[in-house]
Amino acid sequence: MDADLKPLRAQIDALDRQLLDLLNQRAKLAQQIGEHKQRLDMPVFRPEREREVIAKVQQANTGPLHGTGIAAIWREIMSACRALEARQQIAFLGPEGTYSEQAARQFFGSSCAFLPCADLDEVFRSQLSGASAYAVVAIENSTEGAVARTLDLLLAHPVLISGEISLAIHHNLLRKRPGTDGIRAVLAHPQALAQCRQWLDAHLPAIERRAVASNAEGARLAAQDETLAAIAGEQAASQYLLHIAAARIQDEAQNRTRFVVLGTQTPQPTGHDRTSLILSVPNRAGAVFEMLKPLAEHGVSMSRFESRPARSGAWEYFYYIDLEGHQDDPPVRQALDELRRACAFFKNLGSYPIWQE
Ligand SMILES: O=C(O)C(=O)C[C@]1(C(=O)O)C=C[C@@H](O)C=C1
Repeated sequence: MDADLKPLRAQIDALDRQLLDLLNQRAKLAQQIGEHKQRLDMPVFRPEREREVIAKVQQANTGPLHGTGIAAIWREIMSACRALEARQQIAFLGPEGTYSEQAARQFFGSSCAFLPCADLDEVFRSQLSGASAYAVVAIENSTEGAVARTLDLLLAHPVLISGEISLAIHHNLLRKRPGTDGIRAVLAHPQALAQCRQWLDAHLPAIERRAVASNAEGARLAAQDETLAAIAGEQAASQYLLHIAAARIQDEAQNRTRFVVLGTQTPQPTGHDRTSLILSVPNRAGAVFEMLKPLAEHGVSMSRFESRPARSGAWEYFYYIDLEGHQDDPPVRQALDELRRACAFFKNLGSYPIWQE
C-alpha cells in the first residue's frame, strides 16, 4: 500500500531538496566559468573535461547506481550547466526521430537546440556556416560499413571532428496497427534495409522494399498509410505513434553505428583519444605500405582503415585512417609529421576523446 511508502518517499523528497541546492551551486560555478570563457573567447563545450568529470564520478561511485546510469545523469547535468554558459544548436540528419538525433541528444544532453536537416550536405552546411555550433553525422555501421556520403563531405569541406559517439542500433518494424498482415511495402534508408535483409527474406519475402531518405521519413509515411511499414528505432515509434509490429529485426544482434561530431575545435588530450586522417599516395607498387610505415615505427595503433575512390580514373584512392592517441602525444605527433611529408594528400580531421558508455 502507498501509505507504507510514505516515510521512504519523505526521505527521497528531503534528499531531492538537497540535490537541487547542490545542482544550483554547481550551475553557478559553471556560469562563472562561462563568463571567464567569454572574456577569453574560449569554446564553451569542452568534451575532454566532460569526459573527465564522468570518469571521476564513475570511479567514485560505490553503487547501487550503475556506471552507465551515472554517465547518463552527469551528461544531462553538464548539458543544463552548459546551456547557462551558451545555448548551442546541433544539426543532424532529420526528420525528427532518426538515430542521428538519438546520437546528438545522447552526446550533448537535452539542453540544446536541435536542428533536423534534409540531407547530409545540409547538415555539413549548417555547421560550416556557423548556424549550428556542432553537427552529428553517421560515419560507419558495424554491419554495413562506411557511410560514403559522410566520407566524401569530410574530404570536401574544411571540418574538424570534435567528438564521437557509438550507438547500439536496434531496428524495429513499425506500422499503424499491430501484426504484419496487409503490408504492401517496407520503407527505410537503404542501410537499414540491408541490415535487416535476412529478417525480411524470412518474414516478408514477397513484399516490396522501398528506399527512402531516412528511417524516420519512412516512419512518417507509414503513419499515414496502413499498408506501409517502416524500419526504425523506438524513438521514431513514439514520435509517429506507431506500433512495434516486430522488435529487434536487424540481422546482427550487436549492430552499432558510430557518429562523429563536427565542430571548430580540437579538444585537449584525455589519455583516451582518437585522431582521424585522410591520406592519399600515388598509385604505385608499395606506396600504401610506405604510407603506413611511420605509424609502425612510432608504435601508433590504427583502429580503422577505409578507402574511397579518388575519381581520378587512375585507380587512386583516399584512405580514411583512425589512429589511437592524440595529435599532441609525442609518438602521434612524430608519425603525423612524417605522414604529412610523405603523402601526396594529407588532411588531419583532428583528435577527440574516444566515446565512453
Ligand atoms: O569546466 C568547464 O569548462 C565548464 O564549463 C563546466 C562544465 C560542467 O558542467 O562541468 C560545462 C560545460 C563544459 O563542456 C565542461 C564542463
